[in-house]
Amino acid sequence: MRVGLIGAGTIGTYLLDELSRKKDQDIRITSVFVRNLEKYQYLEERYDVELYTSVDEFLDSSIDVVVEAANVQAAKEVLPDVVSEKETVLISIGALAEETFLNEITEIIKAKNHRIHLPSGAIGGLDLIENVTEAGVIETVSLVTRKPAHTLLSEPTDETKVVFEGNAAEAIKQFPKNINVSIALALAGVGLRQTKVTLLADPNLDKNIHSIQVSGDFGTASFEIKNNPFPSNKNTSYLAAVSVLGTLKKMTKKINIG
Ligand SMILES: NC(=O)C1=CN([C@@H]2O[C@H](COP(=O)(O)OP(=O)(O)OC[C@H]3O[C@@H](n4cnc5c(N)ncnc54)[C@H](OP(=O)(O)O)[C@@H]3O)[C@@H](O)[C@H]2O)C=CC1
Ligand SMILES: O=C([O-])CC(=O)C(=O)O
Repeated sequence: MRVGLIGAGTIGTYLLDELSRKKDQDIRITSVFVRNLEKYQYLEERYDVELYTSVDEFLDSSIDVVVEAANVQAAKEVLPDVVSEKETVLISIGALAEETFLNEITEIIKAKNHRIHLPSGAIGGLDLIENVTEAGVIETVSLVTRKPAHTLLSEPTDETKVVFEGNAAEAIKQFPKNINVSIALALAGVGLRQTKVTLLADPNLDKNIHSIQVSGDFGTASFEIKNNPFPSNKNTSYLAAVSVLGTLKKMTKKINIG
């Protein structure tokens, strides 16, 4: 499977490293879309990839799947073109947080018979949430995310601060780099307005902790994921990058779990 990558930052570099390690892998990144050719020129030699600054040329290159690993705004801009041409893996899931845009994208992929794959990112348990939603036996989903204070606040603090309390739709508007997980939860479960989100800035924390509570006629479920952040980008948990790789691997498998 030939992959085109959008964004060669923390997650993108992880994928380039992992997928170039074994030359016989059946998944290879061959094209990378960047906005600054000079900055990323070194990727061509290091990973044997071709760089593109035109979305059309990138999509015309010989790729089967596009992996988006840029940011919510960039994802929104390119998504209509990308999904109309290719199967897509989207990690800036916040790009799908507006209903009109989500409907537009859904119409395109239906018409083209394409799919969008949303990795579980920095959390887990989405399989359970999706199942109980489909069965109509879910009532509430809430997320409490704790992150190191300096990743959320511009000023230092001595105590834990609540920086956001509300629903997923509002959370991603205010924190597009920090709470994509809430949109994955919302899309799997009770929706953007019903998914409750609390975001805490904790000065004594060195992990990104996501605590999820689900309830309904099926019973209750609780998940807590204590993520190690990437040393190079404390906003992003290592697990988020691992989940994109996992999604790509699942796309090549004949037995699907979950
Ligand atoms: N769903 C989830 O659970 C999670 C989602 N995420 C999301 O994943 C995405 C990637 O995260 P991460 O790798 O840490 O981000 P980084 O900031 O480390 O990297 C982003 C990359 O995207 C590139 N980029 C930005 N804008 C554009 C554009 N318009 N066109 C092309 N490339 C662009 C940047 O290039 P440049 O050098 O030019 O700026 C950079 O290479 C983010 O949206 C993040 O919020 C992260 C963690 C968890
Ligand atoms: O990486 C994380 O822990 C979560 C994150 O940034 C996001 O959901 O946007």
